[in-house]
Amino acid sequence: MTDAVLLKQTGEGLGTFTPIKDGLTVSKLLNSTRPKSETQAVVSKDLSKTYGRTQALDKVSIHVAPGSFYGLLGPNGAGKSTLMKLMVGVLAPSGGSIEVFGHKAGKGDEVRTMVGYVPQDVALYGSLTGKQNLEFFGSMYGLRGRPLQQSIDEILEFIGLTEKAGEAVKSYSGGMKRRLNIAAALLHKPRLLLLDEPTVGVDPHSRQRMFEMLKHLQAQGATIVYSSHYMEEVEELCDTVGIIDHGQLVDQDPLPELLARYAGQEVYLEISPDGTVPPDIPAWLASCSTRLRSVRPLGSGWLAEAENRADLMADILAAARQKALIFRRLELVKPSLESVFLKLTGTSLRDQ
Ligand SMILES: Nc1ncnc2c1ncn2[C@@H]1O[C@H](COP(=O)(O)OP(=O)(O)OP(=O)(O)O)[C@@H](O)[C@H]1O
Repeated sequence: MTDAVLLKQTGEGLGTFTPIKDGLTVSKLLNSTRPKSETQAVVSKDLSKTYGRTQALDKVSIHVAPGSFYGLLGPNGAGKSTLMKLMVGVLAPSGGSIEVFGHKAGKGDEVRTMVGYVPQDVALYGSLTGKQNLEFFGSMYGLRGRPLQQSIDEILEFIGLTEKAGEAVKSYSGGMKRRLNIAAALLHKPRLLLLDEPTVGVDPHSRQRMFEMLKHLQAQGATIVYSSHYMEEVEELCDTVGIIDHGQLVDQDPLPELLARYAGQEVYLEISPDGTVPPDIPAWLASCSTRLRSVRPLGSGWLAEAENRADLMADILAAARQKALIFRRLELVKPSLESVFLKLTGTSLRDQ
């Protein structure tokens, strides 16, 4: 059991959990819990952290807007967990500063109560039931008696584990344990929820259910910071993305802006041997379009990039017609976070 923080309930954060139509329950925000000013949910300035000689974070300046779903994307060892632990205050910075809703991170019960932290490793007692685990974590957040029982009942329904609440956690599937792990961080209804790679070892069904839960929480006003090295998850869930690599924040912005700034305008093509096949495809592509910026092999075809992918496609089609070229595939490539990551870090996240 690591990273546990003793907290007191102050009434800050999300309000009561109420049923919604699909059978889940969701926390309904009280108006008073919305930040009145545009205070950022998290702001760090030149935040650094070293472990002995290891520089885990190097002058990271992050800003997470209230109500946003912020994806922290980076390969193993990039510094994501360290950054989250600094946000919740279980680690102290080696340099720089970090604030949560305008308060120094981890300082005082009030600010700690605003935060729910779901660590990367499931932190539950296997021999206790789901409900007993929640009672334990609730008491750590200073919840007692009826308010605690009410919160547990609501949250068990919200995560779809009411039926299993009386069974020992060691009998739960990996996905159920993950959901219960999240529930433990939600009992005190935090404004800011930090999730460190919560889908590792989770089956697709549980993963989808977890995503629905998180989307509902955001819709109700929670700010969520979600670390992952799965691009697809970040693309599906997050409206804002920070890319972290070797302890540095390479860039951060709303996802559409990152895509517009960095994602390539690309066309993917595979040429069929049934027609003419140019001996040197990159040279042929360069000859058929002055707009071409780069070509690289991908799978059994080629990825060609230009300033505008539709214009490049038109040039390729016009040149192919003259050459009796047959394509097995010719596609406009949807701008993706993967190409943003590749451009910013020079490597593919999948290769790491
Ligand atoms: N307690 C520690 N003691 C020493 N080094 C550590 C400690 N925790 C993390 N590190 C090192 O700090 C760097 C960043 O680690 P961190 O766990 O923050 O990365 P991460 O992006 O969360 O990685 P992962 O996706 O594998 O969890 C790594 O080089 C790691 O080995």
